[in-house]
Amino acid sequence: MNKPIIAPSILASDFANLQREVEMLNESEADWIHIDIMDGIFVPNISFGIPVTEAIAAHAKKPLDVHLMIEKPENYVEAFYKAGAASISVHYEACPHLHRNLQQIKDLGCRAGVAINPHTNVQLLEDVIHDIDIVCLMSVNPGFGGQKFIENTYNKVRQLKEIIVDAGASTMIEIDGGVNQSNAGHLIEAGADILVAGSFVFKSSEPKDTIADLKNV
Ligand SMILES: O=C(CO)[C@H](O)[C@H](O)COP(=O)(O)O
Repeated sequence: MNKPIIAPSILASDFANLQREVEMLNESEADWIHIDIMDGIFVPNISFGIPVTEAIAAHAKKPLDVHLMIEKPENYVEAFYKAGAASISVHYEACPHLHRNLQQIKDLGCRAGVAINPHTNVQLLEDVIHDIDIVCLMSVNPGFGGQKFIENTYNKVRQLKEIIVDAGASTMIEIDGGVNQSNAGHLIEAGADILVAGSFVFKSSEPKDTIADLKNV
C-alpha cells in the first residue's frame, strides 16, 4: 500500500494560537495543510478568508491545499493563489462552468481540484477527468468539522478509481471528513491518495504522533 498524502485541516486547530499550530504541522509528517474556506451561502457556516490564509502561508513550510466551499469561486481563485495556495479545489455543485474554472486554476500554476458532496455521483466527472488534478470526495456534508464519516464513501472511491484508471488519467483522490485511524487504511486500500483530517489530528493529545500514525497506517 502506498503511503498517503496527509493534509491536516486547520479548521479544527486552535485559532487563537494559529502560528503555533502551523509550526507544529511544519515539524510533523504532514505533507500539506488543508484550508477550509466557507462562505455561509454554499455551506451553512463561515470559517475564514484571504487574510487568515495569508497569515498561515507566512509560517507554513508545507503546501497549502485550499478547499473553496463558496459560491462563485471564480471570483476568488486568484486571491487565494496570491495568498499562497498550491492547490485549489472548487465544488462541482457551485460551478456551472467547471471546465473553465479548472483552466483558470491551472493557468495560475496551481493544482486544480474538484470537490463533490456526498450525494453527487462520481460519474459526473468522467468528461473532465483529464483536467482534474485532485478529486476531493466529501465523506461528510460540507460545512462543519467533527462529523461522522459516511460509509458509502468507500464505494465512491472504488468507482472513481476505476474511472481514473480507465481514462489513463493521473488524478489523485482526496477524502475529506471524519477521517480517522479506523477508516484510513480502508480508504487507502480502496484507492485514496490524500487524507484530510481535522478533528482527529487537532483534538488528539499528541497531534504529531497522530499524523505519523495516519501516514503509516
Ligand atoms: O471540509 C471540511 C468540512 O466541510 C473539513 O475539512 C472536514 O470536515 C475535516 O474535518 P474533520 O476531520 O473534523 O471531519
